[in-house]
Amino acid sequence: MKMLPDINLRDHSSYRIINGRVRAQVLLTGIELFIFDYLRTAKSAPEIAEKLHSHEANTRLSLDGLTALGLLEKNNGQYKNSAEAEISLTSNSPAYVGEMLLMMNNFTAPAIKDMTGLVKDGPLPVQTDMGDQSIWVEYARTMANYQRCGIARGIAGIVAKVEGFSSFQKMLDLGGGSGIFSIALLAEHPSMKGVIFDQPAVIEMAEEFIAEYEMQERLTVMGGDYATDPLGRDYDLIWASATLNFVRDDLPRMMQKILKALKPGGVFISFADGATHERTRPSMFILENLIYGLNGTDTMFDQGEIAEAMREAGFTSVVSRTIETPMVRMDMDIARKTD
Ligand SMILES: C[S@@+](CC[C@H](N)C(=O)[O-])C[C@H]1O[C@@H](n2cnc3c(N)ncnc32)[C@H](O)[C@@H]1O
Repeated sequence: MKMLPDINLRDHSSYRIINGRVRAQVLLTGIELFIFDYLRTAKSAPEIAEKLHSHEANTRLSLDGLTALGLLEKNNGQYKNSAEAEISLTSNSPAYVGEMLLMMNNFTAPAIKDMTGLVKDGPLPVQTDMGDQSIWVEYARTMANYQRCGIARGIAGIVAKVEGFSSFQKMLDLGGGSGIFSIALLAEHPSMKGVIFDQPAVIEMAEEFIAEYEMQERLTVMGGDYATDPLGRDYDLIWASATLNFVRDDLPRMMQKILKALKPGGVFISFADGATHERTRPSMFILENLIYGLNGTDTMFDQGEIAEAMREAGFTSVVSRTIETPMVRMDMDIARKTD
């Protein structure tokens, strides 16, 4: 008789990982069908199927799946949004992230579909053009809901504690996207003015957020390429969130440009990814960056890389800290120009 192998695997992480595919798709289907909009009040599967004109038994399976994910609650056959889904997955909520998740899914889909091919053969000859401004308009618009309800105010609270903040007069938000961080930073200050610098198409969209938060008097925009165009001058604060990646190859020159644009005693704050453990952690960043990397644009920073570039550029008192955001762990590097 042949004995069974003497191996007792207690934890099958590979099974959990592959199950993640189903989890993601169940959520995406819920978003695509706007299921969460219907479940602000409790409803049965037949009621939802009638509203969606969908297949009743499969609608029930989908609702059970969303319940298994913790996004719905089910009691006596009645389904209702969980507290988190009510806030972040109903489409008229200011914190709605459904569009952001769909965008992320669309962006990652081609590389996910043929990852084996990309690993074997390298990046495709025709790739997503990361310089295409429309990508960044969509990115900024869909990320804004997450930022304004997840992270912007918390980060602004941290920046407001930087020495001298209360006397700052002018800030620059480099690659500022929607401008939500600028809006949050200015809200922490009674009079500081701000400039959002981004690509021209993105800036147009940022103006909508500036108007929504009635910041027209204090927040203006500059459209262009920050690598080649002038940034303006005499800033007390330059804030750069998730953007220096685009000039990673040219960091020393960009640092000099930022240094020059600051007043003496001014502060430059970078908020960016920072890979550790030989570029294998934090796992969320590593896996997100993998998609860009497979397409030939691996721009992820190593932890400490930006702080080092700040020191080399001549900034004094560089202080770094790590911040857990609702999505991913980020590094904040705070550098001061000599008085
Ligand atoms: C990942 S997004 C981050 C946006 C925003 N700072 C945030 O934290 O949500 C990067 C931004 O940098 C902008 N960007 C990248 N390279 C740029 C360049 N050379 N000149 C101007 N903006 C640039 C993009 O248009 C995009 O809005």
